[in-house]
Amino acid sequence: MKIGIIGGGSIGLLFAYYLHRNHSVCLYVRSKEQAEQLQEKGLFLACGKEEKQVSLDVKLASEWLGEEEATFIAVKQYHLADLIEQLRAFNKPDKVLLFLQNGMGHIKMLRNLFGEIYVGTVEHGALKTSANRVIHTGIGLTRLAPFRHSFTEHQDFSHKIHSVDFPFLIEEDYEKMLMKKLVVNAVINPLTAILQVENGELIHNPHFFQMVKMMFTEIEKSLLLQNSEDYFQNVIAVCEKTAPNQSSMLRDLLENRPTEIDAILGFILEKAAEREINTPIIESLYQAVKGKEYRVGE
Ligand SMILES: NC(=O)C1=CN([C@@H]2O[C@H](COP(=O)(O)OP(=O)(O)OC[C@H]3O[C@@H](n4cnc5c(N)ncnc54)[C@H](OP(=O)(O)O)[C@@H]3O)[C@@H](O)[C@H]2O)C=CC1
Ligand SMILES: CC(C)(CO)C(=O)C(=O)O
Repeated sequence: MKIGIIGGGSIGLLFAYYLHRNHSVCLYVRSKEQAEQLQEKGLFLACGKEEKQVSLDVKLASEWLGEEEATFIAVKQYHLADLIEQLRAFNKPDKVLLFLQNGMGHIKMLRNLFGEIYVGTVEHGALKTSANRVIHTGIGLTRLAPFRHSFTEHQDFSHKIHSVDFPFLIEEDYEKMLMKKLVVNAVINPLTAILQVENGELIHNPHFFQMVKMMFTEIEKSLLLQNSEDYFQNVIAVCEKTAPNQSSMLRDLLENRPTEIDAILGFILEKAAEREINTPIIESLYQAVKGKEYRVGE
């Protein structure tokens, strides 16, 4: 199958490495320097003690014409606004676009696109260490759900790209799937970013755990969560499973990059405002993260 991947960051490089083994992959990156590095030296992926290298097709993102059967969009949520017109101009009704962003802020942008659209949640951990090197820091799976399509045909599509060591799972209800990940990211990411702690400390330190509970209570009300105990237990399970990890938001702030706070807490604050729900804790954490970003931008 011909697959395009837009974005040569941690997730784009990870997907390019694994999908390249069974498919014809073209990776579309933003900078000429990164394209040259990948073309000349190949892509390196480290997983455990092993490092492997592959050669693959690399082009500039400005050259993407929507020719592949499926294209993964592996940029951050705040990069999408710049890409969406290009996607709209070249995407064709019979081609698939798959969006892998955290949060739910991007959903409204997808309504203006043509073609078959999927959204996904990535449960792998990946860390780009240079233009052509990525570490697979946590082995997981990718969930995909149709945003606009019929379910039976999706089953076929996910089977085409699924492999045992890089699995894909199809979900029926994209809102439910994204909501589950959103709640995890909404609790863990801002708290770890502001407290500057690893994920596990949120549940092992009783004072931070109190903050987790207070934060969750406001999120639960804002999103009108059904079976909220399941969502809460899932947050705890992710803290346990990723205990030694720094969240992506903490890493973004430490590395002076913008965060995905608008896609995560910004989205929840919008819902809370629509429903006239008071959310002082979410609002404070949102402003605290924005304040840190502001200092970074100075
Ligand atoms: N990393 C992880 O472990 C996980 C990430 N995710 C989610 O996946 C998404 C991607 O994250 P991640 O890969 O870590 O982010 P990165 O910041 O590592 O990568 C984003 C990449 O997008 C590129 N980019 C931005 N705009 C464009 C454009 N117009 N055309 C082409 N490329 C562009 C950037 O290019 P440049 O380098 O030139 O700036 C950068 O390489 C996020 O929403 C994140 O939350 C979800 C789960 C785990
Ligand atoms: C699951 C979690 C919280 C793992 O760190 C994550 O997705 C992130 O950091 O963005």
